[in-house]
Amino acid sequence: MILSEAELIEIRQHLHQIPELALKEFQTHDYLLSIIDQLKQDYLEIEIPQKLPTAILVLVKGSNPKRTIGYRTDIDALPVTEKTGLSYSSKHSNIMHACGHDIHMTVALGLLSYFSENQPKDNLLFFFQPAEESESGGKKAYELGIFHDQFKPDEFYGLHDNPNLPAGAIGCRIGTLFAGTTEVNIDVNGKSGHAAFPQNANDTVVASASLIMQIQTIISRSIDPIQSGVITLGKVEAGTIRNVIAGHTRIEGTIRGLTQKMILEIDDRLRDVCQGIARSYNMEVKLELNQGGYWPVENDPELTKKFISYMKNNPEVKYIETPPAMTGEDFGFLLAKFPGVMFWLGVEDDSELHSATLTPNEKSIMRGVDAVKGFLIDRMEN
Ligand SMILES: CC(=O)N[C@@H](CCC[C@H](N)C(=O)O)C(=O)O
Repeated sequence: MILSEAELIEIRQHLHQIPELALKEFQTHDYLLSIIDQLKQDYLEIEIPQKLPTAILVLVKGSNPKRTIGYRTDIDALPVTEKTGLSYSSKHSNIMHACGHDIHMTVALGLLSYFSENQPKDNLLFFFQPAEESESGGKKAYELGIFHDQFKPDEFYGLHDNPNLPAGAIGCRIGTLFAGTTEVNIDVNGKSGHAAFPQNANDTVVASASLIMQIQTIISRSIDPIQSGVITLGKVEAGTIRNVIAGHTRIEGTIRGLTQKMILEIDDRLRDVCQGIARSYNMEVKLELNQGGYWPVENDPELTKKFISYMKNNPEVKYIETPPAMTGEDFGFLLAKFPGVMFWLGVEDDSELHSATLTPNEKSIMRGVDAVKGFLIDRMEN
């Protein structure tokens, strides 16, 4: 069965309703398997890695394989409360496919359904990957050894949706496509006390306010303005009630840089700033930095040239050269282990990625399937 555009849209809307957080994608996993099970099985071999139970690997055996081409889709969602008002909105409270992974999965299923009926020349390995938004699912998969024997790609491809590009357009570039990131966790430990007696307490809200403002100077004052970097602190938690001084503040954020050197430079400066605050406010500032697998996404030059040339020469595809973006992706880790290409698929929307109103244009799904399918067939001829 080759999934039609209408069937793919129905699948996407179902996936949209059942978003799940990193490593907890069990319902998504079961639904994906239920679709995969309906496909013609003659060329398929399915593996569920025990050590990463929400992942799925599907090998499509080639007729005359020279190589195994990997295609990866991420399957997790974000802790965002959906505000699209769509009839098929998320049924899971405070979780949403706000990064478009429902679109990614659906394109992968569209491709898989095509190749399950039309045996590819080369082997094709579809990797439904948990935990892209956090927990470094790509790195975990690699380190747990799930790419083994025939389930090991020689080259790897994957897409990310992009609301700023027209529906179905393909965006890419040679070199760095996405930034590397470091997850930042800061625990500021002072002393709680009565709001009326600050002299007997050590207020972590005041120290954290100062810390947050000082962190803002790292990008503006400490790094070369010609280079790029970002620090966003997306979560701050402190206190329990207005009249108790907060003895603990938790700050969570993310650092982004287009090179590993830049990320490490920002990491170092952040350590210094935390130490300075600890000393000046006489409290403990515990800093934890974790890059996990969110390495810069470096596209392989030769494969990317082939990819771009195919897309540019295909009259059905609108190809757009895109600049590097500060989004992170643990596909960066996999591209450091296997040569390959990450690219954007335009989904044309006014809302940004990670926003509660993200509404990707569903026309992008079939256009994405057709563009990638064409490229994969072309790649197998060379
Ligand atoms: C495409 C996208 O939005 N990816 C996420 C990846 C998260 C990286 C990591 N967990 C971090 O927050 O540092 C992004 O936020 O860019």
